[in-house]
Amino acid sequence: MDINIALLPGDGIGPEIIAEATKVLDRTAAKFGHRIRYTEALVGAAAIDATGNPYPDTTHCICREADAVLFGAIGDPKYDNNPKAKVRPEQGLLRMRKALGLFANLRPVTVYEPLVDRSPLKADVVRGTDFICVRELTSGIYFGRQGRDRHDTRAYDTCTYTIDEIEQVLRVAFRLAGTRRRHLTVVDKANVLETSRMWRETAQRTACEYPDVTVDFMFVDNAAMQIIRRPTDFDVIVTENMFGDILTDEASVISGSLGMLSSASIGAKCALFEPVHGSYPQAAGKDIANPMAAVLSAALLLEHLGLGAEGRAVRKAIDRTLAAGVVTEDLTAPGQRSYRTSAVGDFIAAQI
Ligand SMILES: NC(=O)c1ccc[n+]([C@@H]2O[C@H](COP(=O)([O-])OP(=O)(O)OC[C@H]3O[C@@H](n4cnc5c(N)ncnc54)[C@H](O)[C@@H]3O)[C@@H](O)[C@H]2O)c1
Ligand SMILES: CC(C)[C@H](C(=O)O)[C@@H](O)C(=O)O
Ligand SMILES: [Mg+2]
Repeated sequence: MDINIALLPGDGIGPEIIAEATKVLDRTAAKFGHRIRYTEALVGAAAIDATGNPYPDTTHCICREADAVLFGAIGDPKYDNNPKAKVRPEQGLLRMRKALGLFANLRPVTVYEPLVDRSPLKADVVRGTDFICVRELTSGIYFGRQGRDRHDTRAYDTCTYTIDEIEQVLRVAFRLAGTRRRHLTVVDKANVLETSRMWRETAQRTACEYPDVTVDFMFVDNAAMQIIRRPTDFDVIVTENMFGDILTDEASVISGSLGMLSSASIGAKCALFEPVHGSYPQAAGKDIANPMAAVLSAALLLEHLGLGAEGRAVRKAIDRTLAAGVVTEDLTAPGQRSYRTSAVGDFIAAQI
């Protein structure tokens, strides 16, 4: 099969982890007889530096024409530390998600057996964790009206959801739950927020169409606690944009490192695969970042293209790499040797 991938490495550790993901993809393609063509494009701070625009039109065209997009990370301290900056790398990521219609972001949270003791949580609590958070990705407070009054003394961000926006992401979550343990948890703040009450109403109505899926509702503050107190109780979680962002960084603690969490951002026409983590600027250029989230995102990409055996081969290679203890410093036990980003990528590729 000929596979056309838009490659958006972005900023910070983005280029380093994407280099390892493509290393593994190339090896997988060679093994299974596929041909991958990458078209690289700019996004984030790298795109601002080159063009003044964090999501240039050329990048958008390359993404739209590709079979799938593989994205690294964006973000740079020179913008993080300047709240008055007019153009920001994060705008590139948000515009891209909106322009490509990527309304559902699937973030699997699992724990690999060799890493059960790498979490600060008890091994017995995290062992067996296997849930997916479906995060709404193109609406809510991230895309509402925002600004300041003319005296620059009051700032606002508004959270808006339409029933259609809620329904389309709920359907993704219900269908996904139907293929798993048939248990959906809707996370909201319906005791306070009107948008959340609309989420809850819409979920109750939509649930009638999926009678084999049991649904429960949980307030986000309680969910933040329950996810790390009893993670194995969850199967599929669905929630709005900002709650999903925060809960999944928290959930990465179960997996041992944020460097283990992959994701798929899905729309009607396009699909993009991205680690959950950011550009981790402190590690940029040091060859120390964990490339596994990016490699696992590449596995999700293969599976999305219907290449299940290829995706499984990548996952098996990750299993073997973890079992061999070939991990970056974020995952090492005291006294255990750590490996460089590129060495971990080499090892994973060699296991395919
Ligand atoms: N999707 C994205 O591109 C994305 C996501 C989150 C943050 N950001 C941006 O990234 C920049 C840095 O933000 P931040 O520090 O809050 O979040 P971050 O995810 O970059 O890093 C937070 C912490 O997580 C750990 N970490 C993250 N990725 C890792 C990896 N691959 N291997 C090992 N450890 C890893 C590190 O301890 C790091 O200090 C900001 O500019 C932010 O806006 C981008
Ligand atoms: C960088 C930021 C805009 C982004 C988000 O909040 O969606 C990031 O945290 C993520 O999780 O992909
Ligand atoms: Mg985030």
